[in-house]
Amino acid sequence: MTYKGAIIQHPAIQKFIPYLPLKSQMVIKGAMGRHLSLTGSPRFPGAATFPAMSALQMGVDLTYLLLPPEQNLLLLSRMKSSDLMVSSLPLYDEKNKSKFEFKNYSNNITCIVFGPGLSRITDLSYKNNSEARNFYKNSVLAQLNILLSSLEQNNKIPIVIDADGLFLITQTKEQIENDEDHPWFDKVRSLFKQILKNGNDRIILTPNLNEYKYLESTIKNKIYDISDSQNALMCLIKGRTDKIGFLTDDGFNQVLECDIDGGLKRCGGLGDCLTGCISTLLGWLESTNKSAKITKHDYLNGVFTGCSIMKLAGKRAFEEKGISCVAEDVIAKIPQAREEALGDFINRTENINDTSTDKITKQ
Ligand SMILES: NC(=O)C1=CN([C@@H]2O[C@H](COP(=O)(O)OP(=O)(O)OC[C@H]3O[C@@H](n4cnc5c(N)ncnc54)[C@H](OP(=O)(O)O)[C@@H]3O)[C@@H](O)[C@H]2O)[C@@H](O)CC1
Ligand SMILES: Nc1ncnc2c1ncn2[C@@H]1O[C@H](COP(=O)(O)OP(=O)(O)OP(=O)(O)O)[C@@H](O)[C@H]1O
Repeated sequence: MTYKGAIIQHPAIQKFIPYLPLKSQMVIKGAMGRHLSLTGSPRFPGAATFPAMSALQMGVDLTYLLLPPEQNLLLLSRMKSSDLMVSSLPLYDEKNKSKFEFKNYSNNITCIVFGPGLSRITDLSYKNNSEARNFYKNSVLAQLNILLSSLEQNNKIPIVIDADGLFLITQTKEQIENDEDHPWFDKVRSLFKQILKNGNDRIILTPNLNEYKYLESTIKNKIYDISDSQNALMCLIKGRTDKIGFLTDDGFNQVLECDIDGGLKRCGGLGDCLTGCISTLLGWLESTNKSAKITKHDYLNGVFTGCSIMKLAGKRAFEEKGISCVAEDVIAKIPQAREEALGDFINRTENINDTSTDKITKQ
């Protein structure tokens, strides 16, 4: 079935639509999603806000950003839009772990993006500036502890990990020049081992081709326990076509491929925007279907839907702006692209809960 306004048809999108919220479910504030960004660094305030700005255009109600406590970053992010609720991460303190319990920040969060704009320990700006480097390391530990705590609550909140979040997964000790940073590296690795294990049913990794090169060699070294299909990680490899599937120690097993044409301009930030589209859709999948059995294949259909929306938004922005097209032009086209992919889905009359009840009564 396609809904009024939709111009593309694909089985993955058709299967995903019944899981989307209905107009009748939009009654309370937050019902269309509460989006959390664990993003940004003083160097990349843009990437800090792209996921949330995209989520707002997708249709989420509320966007929260929990950012490293740096005044310029917090101010620039707040100035981007009054709809962004920005607060600062607490400084990480090993002795006071309760500060990093997810419930302190949750406000019924429905989805999380981790990674865009965090920067990397290898950034030249950290080379001779131990204060900035320590600040970065501290923020990463705070963020990872909050992520792990979210998984321990077993609340099925989807988490999209992108950009510098992926770098943290794939970084090697050899890349880290300063010996004094090695204990930090060990802590990050240990936290990620737990996060990827506990969250393999709700985490999506979204590498670009370059990041995938590093991810593939990391997983082939069997550093993370993803040896079989049970604990395979869900992964989207972005490129001219987007490849969506499962990652195990043996490599990538493709399930879906999104080959819709996007815009021709490869401006920076489009991957960050895509995280906002995918996290919103997966948040809706979990939060509006609490009684349904959600599988990893449902997640992959949601990722495919997000990729389609992003490609269409890129195409529409490029038609209007040509080579002057920037990430914010693409974000502005998300509502039109969502309509072209999903049509007027919110006004349909049936969702997956109705369909499954139907199946049960018919048996
Ligand atoms: N407006 C904004 O605020 C924007 C901010 N942005 C932010 O910028 C940040 C960087 O994102 P990016 O997309 O530029 O990084 P990307 O090209 O993947 O890699 C860069 C180089 O790293 C090197 N490398 C070494 N080790 C590696 C490893 N383990 N894993 C991966 N790469 C590894 C590798 O070198 P090579 O392999 O070529 O030797 C590669 O050439 C990120 O925070 C993002 O959010 C962007 O979104 C744009 C808009
Ligand atoms: N060669 C390509 N041709 C067409 N579209 C592409 C190509 N490469 C990437 N894309 C699209 O651009 C979007 C962002 O993917 P990209 O690989 O640029 O991510 P990224 O490097 O993580 O982005 P960012 O600049 O935010 O870090 C995706 O929708 C992807 O499908």
